[in-house]
Amino acid sequence: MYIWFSIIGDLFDLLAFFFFFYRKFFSFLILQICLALSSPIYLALIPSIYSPSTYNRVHTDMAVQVAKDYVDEDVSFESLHLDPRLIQAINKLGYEHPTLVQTQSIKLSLEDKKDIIARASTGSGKTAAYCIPIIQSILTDREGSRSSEHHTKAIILVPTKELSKQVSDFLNDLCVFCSKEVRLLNATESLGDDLLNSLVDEHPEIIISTPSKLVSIFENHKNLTFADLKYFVIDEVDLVVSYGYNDDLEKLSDQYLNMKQGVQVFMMSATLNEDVDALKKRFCTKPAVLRLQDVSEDNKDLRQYYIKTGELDKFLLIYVILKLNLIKGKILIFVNDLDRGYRLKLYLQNFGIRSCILNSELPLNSRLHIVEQFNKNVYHLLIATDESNEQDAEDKDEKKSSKSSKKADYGVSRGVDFKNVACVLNFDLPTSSRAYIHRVGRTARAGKSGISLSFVVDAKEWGKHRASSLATARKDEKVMERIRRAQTKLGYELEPYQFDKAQLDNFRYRMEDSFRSITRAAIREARLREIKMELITSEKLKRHFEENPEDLATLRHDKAVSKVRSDQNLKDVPDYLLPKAARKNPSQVGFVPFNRSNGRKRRRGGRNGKDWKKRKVDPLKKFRK
Ligand SMILES: Nc1ncnc2c1ncn2[C@@H]1O[C@H](COP(=O)(O)OP(=O)(O)OP(=O)(O)O)[C@@H](O)[C@H]1O
Repeated sequence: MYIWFSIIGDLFDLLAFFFFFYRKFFSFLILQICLALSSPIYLALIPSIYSPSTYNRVHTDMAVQVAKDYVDEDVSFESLHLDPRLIQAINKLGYEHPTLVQTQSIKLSLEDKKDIIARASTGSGKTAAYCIPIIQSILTDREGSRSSEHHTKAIILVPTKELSKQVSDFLNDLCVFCSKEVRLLNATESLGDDLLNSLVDEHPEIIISTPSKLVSIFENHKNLTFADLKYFVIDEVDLVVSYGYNDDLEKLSDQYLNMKQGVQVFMMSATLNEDVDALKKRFCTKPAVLRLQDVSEDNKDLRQYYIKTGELDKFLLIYVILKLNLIKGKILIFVNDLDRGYRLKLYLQNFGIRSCILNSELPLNSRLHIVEQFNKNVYHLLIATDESNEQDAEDKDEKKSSKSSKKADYGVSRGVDFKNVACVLNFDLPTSSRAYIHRVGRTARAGKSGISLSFVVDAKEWGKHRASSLATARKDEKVMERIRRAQTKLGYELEPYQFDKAQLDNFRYRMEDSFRSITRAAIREARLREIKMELITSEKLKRHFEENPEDLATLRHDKAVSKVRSDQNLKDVPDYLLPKAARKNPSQVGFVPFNRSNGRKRRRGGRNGKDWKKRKVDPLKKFRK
């Protein structure tokens, strides 16, 4: 008995000894446990967004796969009897199964030869749904004929040059193993009339264009006929209508294209409106209408939140969200007009938060390059101006005619395949539920998860602070109601964003300080500077980049655009402003997506490495006129 007591006593002595000498280690361990337990206090600021489940859903799912709702797991691409070259290209893209809209559309097109009108969710793979059957049919025709001559078999119309480029890039990927058999022409590339005409004369199998460009090709090219045309596609069809392309489409159907000779038609969009009915009558014969938009209860990859707020408080919210790194991953912020975009960029710049601007004023090459770099994760924060001013059908009194809204309706982001966006943040609420669908559809694409967060201005608060006020925000509450109804129909629910407002007040004076420094003159200067910079980038360097594509990667669009009065102190968040739990470990707090927190830049290959040397070359300086 005595022996046992002495052994237990010795063990206690041993533990006490370890505890004494390693108390630093123990206190560190205890501190970590306490921090872990107390972290909800910090997360409580915005619990719903930062909840671990959301975080995991957004970030662990980076491989290409399609959501259960979209995917047709019972079907494989092989079972659709596609050409091996096409299957190989699809495998190379990493697609395992077709999505529902793809299965339906491929079968209806290839087997039933039906015209197809498809309304399917954003990011559900509508582009491949028409591209795959078109290529398949061209390859089948080629096999059946001994002639190696080329014939234009398909015309694809899209509303913007951006989308034209996106679709032709995608077609290029699909035709990588059959590029000799299927030639493509993106007619919206700036090629010059003569070159374009001669390329059209070579009868590429597929022509991608905007309606107006195609009309101008016909006008410059007398006697042009597409006698072998088999497919006619209008992608983002409701946008094509609202851009005022109706006259062009009328000319195409009445004067230039013989649609009655068995041309198969595809019309695709995530939203269809009554204007599309007229087009349906003009172009289609007994079309199959696919409506694949509803989402089942158990699989919602898009979670939608909103916050009711005042106009100035939007700036406070965004500052806290970004500075405290409350949303992980890439964020796409939408504002409603150009000046707002620059105001926000300059405002964030004051806090050391770098962002990139995407708007219709920038030259096309810059816009394409910005999207490309955002997709390659070069930028984490993109401020897109969505000038869409369309009204919902419910708002009939104020409904504008399609033509008059042509310019105002321009949105640089619609239909664009932004990759891996973790959050769409509606800094300004759109003016219609349709625009909302397209905006939030930039996240949770192709089976990935994502969240949307919308700032909704309280009607009582509107107009109280002139400098931060925005005309469209006056109707935010009304629009929100319509959005909610539309989303409920689709099976989604909009949840209020719960957080402790008192915590935000600590940051208020900093926000006001920074906001005051952004004058109208500063915004004007920033806007001019950016356009100037981007024009140089876009035009002068175009040829240079064609010859030296690797230089393109080193060109950034998120540089500071103006010297607003900027206080170095604003860039750091002092300890006392942080939630208590976060004070212990301030290095984890702060939105530092572009630079490392210690201020040192990441250098791949070391200081003397080749990579580093390459990166130092600024193509703007290297380039000579
Ligand atoms: N079968 C598939 N498997 C995996 N990923 C796919 C599949 N089909 C398409 N994708 C991917 O899904 C993404 C969205 O596709 P796409 O742009 O065609 O969607 P969409 O329905 O046209 O969207 P929007 O309405 O916003 O234009 C793309 O990145 C594409 O590569």
